[in-house]
Amino acid sequence: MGNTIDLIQIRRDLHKIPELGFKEFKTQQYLLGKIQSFSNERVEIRTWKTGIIVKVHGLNPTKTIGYRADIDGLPIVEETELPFLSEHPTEMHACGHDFHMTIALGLLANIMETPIKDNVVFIFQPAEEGPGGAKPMLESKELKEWMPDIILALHVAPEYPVGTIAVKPGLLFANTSELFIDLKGKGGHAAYPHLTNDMVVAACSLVSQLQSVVSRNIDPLDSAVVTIGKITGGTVQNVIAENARLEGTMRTLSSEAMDKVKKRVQALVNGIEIGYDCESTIDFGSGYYQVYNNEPLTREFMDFIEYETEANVLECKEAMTGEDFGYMLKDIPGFMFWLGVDSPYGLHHSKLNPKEDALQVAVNVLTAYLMKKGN
Ligand SMILES: CC(=O)N[C@@H](CCC[C@H](N)C(=O)O)C(=O)O
Repeated sequence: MGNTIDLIQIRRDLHKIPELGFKEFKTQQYLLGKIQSFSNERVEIRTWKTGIIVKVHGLNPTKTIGYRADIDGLPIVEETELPFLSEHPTEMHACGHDFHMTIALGLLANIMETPIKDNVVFIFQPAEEGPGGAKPMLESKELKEWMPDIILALHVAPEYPVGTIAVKPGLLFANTSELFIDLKGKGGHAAYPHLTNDMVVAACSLVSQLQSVVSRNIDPLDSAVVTIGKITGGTVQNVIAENARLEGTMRTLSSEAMDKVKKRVQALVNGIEIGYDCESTIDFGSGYYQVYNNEPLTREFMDFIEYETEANVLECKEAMTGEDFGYMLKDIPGFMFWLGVDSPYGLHHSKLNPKEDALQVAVNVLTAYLMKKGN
């Protein structure tokens, strides 16, 4: 399949300009520039907030196939030594969304070059890492008018070699909920702890207590994760902290387990209020619906990869990652799969360095799949 675009150059350009959710202004301009440069009369382009929706009209359509790529970066300081390092000192494409966008552009270029029978709608979606762009985008007039009949997406997987696609029918990714806890006590001089309520001590105790939720409250045969990824508190070394804040995420494989986790977290925070004579607030932030792959479509895709492409397919286990693509799969039959990119550093790591050979593998596989499914 002859691509009309330079995938590696595009990936490197995008890698340099990571932006956080709903702030993907440069990214949107870059993507629009590329899409317009190879656009033709069969193509309609719309923007929605910092996202883009592109409809490629088919030759004789009986359905619309959707392809979604997320476009935001993470608040991580990049520590690779790549010559195309992030130009934004506190943001990085550490979840592979630079790959996701590049692959979508490559696929779009091929579908424009070689028309297929069905319509294809490309969704460049903002804010996957938070607060979530998929749900509001699905509810938008811009996407509702072009709603796909089936939809697919991929996510890079550092743990698999290039050329491997991993997927499973049914549940692939967890239900998620963010977690933000603020504690307010009484600050004061470091030498007079008896006159204060120290929120650093309260926060440390709460982090330890939260570890019991998964180990003591969730059925060992079910799965859950409670991670506190950030703690802030206090102002200086010799002042007892009046405030502390914990930021984290909760993951479960069932919605019942998520209800239980939230109840137990709330109970432990209530206990901290009593035990440390402080005030607290909990904010569960944004939550993502599980990624549940349509079983017949996923099986058909797995057979396609195995028998009709040079890529390898393997059936993986579900993961505790979250993805707001789950909302799209709740409304539209389809699937998400992992694309092997072979990096010693994992997702959300400051040294993540996916192998660029995987770009062409993905574009080839997806183009061939759309040629088959959409003709
Ligand atoms: C694929 C991936 O890594 N997705 C993110 C989604 C995060 C959702 C939300 N901000 C949360 O932390 O709950 C993930 O961390 O799994």
